[in-house]
Amino acid sequence: MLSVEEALREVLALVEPLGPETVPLRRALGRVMAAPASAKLTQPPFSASAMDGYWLAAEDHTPGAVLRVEGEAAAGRGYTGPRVPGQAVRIFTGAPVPDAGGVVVLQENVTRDGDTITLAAQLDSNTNIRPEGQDFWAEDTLCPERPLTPRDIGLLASMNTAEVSVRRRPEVAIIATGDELVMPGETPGPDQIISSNSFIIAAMVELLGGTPRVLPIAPDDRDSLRAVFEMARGADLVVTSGGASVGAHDLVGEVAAELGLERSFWKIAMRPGKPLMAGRLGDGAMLGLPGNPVSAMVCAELFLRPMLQKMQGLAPAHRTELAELASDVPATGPRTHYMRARLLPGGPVPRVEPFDNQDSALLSVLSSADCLLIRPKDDAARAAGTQVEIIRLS
Ligand SMILES: Nc1nc2c(c(=O)[nH]1)N[C@H]1C(S)=C(S)[C@@H](COP(=O)(O)OP(=O)(O)OC[C@H]3O[C@@H](n4cnc5c(N)ncnc54)[C@H](O)[C@@H]3O)O[C@H]1N2
Ligand code: MOO
Repeated sequence: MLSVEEALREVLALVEPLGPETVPLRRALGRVMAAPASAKLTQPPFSASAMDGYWLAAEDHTPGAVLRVEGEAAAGRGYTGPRVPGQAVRIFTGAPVPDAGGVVVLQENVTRDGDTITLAAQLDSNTNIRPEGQDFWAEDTLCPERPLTPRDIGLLASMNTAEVSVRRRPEVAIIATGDELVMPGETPGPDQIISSNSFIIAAMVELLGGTPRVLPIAPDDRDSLRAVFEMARGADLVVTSGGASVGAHDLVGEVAAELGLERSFWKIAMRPGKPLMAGRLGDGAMLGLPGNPVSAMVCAELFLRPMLQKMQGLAPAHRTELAELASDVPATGPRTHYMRARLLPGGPVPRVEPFDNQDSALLSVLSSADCLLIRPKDDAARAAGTQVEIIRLS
């Protein structure tokens, strides 16, 4: 069986960064830029006052100086009159200064009497002027290699960028399979349960910048499966769940093969997640997740997430962190075990405690978990205090 690392290499080889599209700035949050944006202007475009007060020439900036106030500069409306020695200009925050070589004295540091001001006996050396281009210059570029944050959006706006070139969102068709499944809100028959996998996967796709397309549940027969696979046409990635194992009703691999799946692998040395399969299907990729909800989610965390990142032009992030076992753990078997666990406040590294019940059907445990504790395959029992690796869950 393939190791998790080998399987990750295989799934990443199935996808490429998607092409660019142009979106209005208001739609760019969370998107990944496909080409740099170039500032259309310099910011600030002029040297501006950082305070409310009085602008004066540098040579007049002496304690106790008495100056005549001639005119006013406000934000959006600068002073255009002459600049003569011994003269001050009333100025407000954000206004262009009459001359960048001068000084703005805070209004708290002058005494005003009619049209004259007297500077305080003690003056600081701060000019209170924001120089032109202090933030950025025209033609400076921005292209962060991560999803755009609200802070990036602010910077792009200030660069006078109305539209942004971003990677297309990966379109992900999601197919849950199984005769036992009905949708939330429906009334299950006596042998049926509610489908949760499509909802976990769709939510993860959305959080990771993709567009989920949740298709109808496919019952366990070849014709129905084929029909639902047909509906997935055009998607960048088809994600199935269930029907991946060895049972008589596990038909996903067979039907996908009939439809042209070029399989990269089936079954990996991972717990949960053993029956994972992946390959190329038509113009896109396919990831066949196991049916157990925890298995589906853990496989999505380890494989779907980096695939979506690569499709958006991102380098898959290194996600493991060190932690210290808070309780003893038993030896592992021939598969790397991703145990559902919770983090406890610790010293220099967090402490991690696995849940007692690691059954891969337990959504309540999965929901309570805030990390996966990674146990290497064929590892000995480990005592509390041992250093281990974890992956935080979002
Ligand atoms: N003889 C063997 N049996 C099984 C093996 C094996 O190696 N030999 N592997 C086990 C492992 S490990 C897993 S994981 C499961 C995965 O099997 P499938 O991918 O074929 O999944 P199903 O049989 O369709 O379903 C398993 C389980 O999950 C429930 N399920 C399925 N879809 C959903 C959904 N959308 N929402 C909620 N729950 C879902 C389903 O009802 C089953 O209970 O196989 C083991 N068997
Ligand atoms: O691999 Mo299965 O996913 O152990 O439950």
